Amino acid sequence: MTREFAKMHGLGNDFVVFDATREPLTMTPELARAVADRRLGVGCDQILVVEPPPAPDVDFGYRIYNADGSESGQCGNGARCFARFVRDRGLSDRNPLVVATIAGRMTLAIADDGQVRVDLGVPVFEPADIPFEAPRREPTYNLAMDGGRELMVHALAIGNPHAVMVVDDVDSAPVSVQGPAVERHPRFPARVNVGFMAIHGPDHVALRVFERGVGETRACGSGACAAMIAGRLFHGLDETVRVDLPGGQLAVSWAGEGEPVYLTGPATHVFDGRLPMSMETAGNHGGR
Ligand SMILES: N[C@H](CCC[C@H](N)C(=O)O)C(=O)O
Repeated sequence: MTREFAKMHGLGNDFVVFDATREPLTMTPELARAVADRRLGVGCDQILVVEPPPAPDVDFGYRIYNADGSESGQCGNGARCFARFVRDRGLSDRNPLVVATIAGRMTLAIADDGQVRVDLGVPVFEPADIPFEAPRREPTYNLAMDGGRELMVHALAIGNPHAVMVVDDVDSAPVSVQGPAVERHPRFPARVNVGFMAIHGPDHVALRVFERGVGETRACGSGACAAMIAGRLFHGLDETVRVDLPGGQLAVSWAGEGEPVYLTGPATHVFDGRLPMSMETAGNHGGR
């Protein structure tokens, strides 16, 4: 049995998108890993599944699986591609769309110029909600790392957990070393996405993100939101900020605590294809 999919990306953060609105799709960690494998499968950072609405007040369910097979409650770049996929496939002509992930609701609006504006909801900062192990909420947290080093991070969640570090220069930031070390730090019991932000001005930052369950990606929408939020709270950023990522630029707007965060950027369709759903039995013997 085969299954049709669309290959899409948001600034190079790439996705395999399945329509499960008419035919259910059981996405297992094994199948997700097989599909995401860049040698044995299609290859992607995340798999996105469009599901029927789980409640009467939403238009669709939105499921997100990382390349390592783990499920996430948020994917900002993916949400833009989700909206484009739904529109292109004629699954709905509603605009904006309201979708439900496992972590909450999001609103997706396609603008006339093709850009998509996503409401990712209200960020949370209490350690228990991130989740992060700390006795109380602090502006920054000192993470004790192997070898006795300490790293200072901001921590928050917007449907998924983020640790944000401020660096002088993203190009020289030790993403490949500190990214995995923080992603799996024991104080983040569900692991964490790790952002490295350089502040160029009150309305302009550069960012690289080592994503939970994937590694460094060319862009991370929720990571851009998390970095801007930390920057606005603790480093004087404006209400709307341009975020330069390796794959391109996103715009993030956030009015302050208790308010939703908005992400605006492109969504690109690359090609359609068909997959044998028996892939998970094909096994995933390749590395990533
Ligand atoms: N690429 C996504 C982030 C995926 C988050 C995932 N890595 C996790 O939370 O486990 C984005 O554009 O927001």
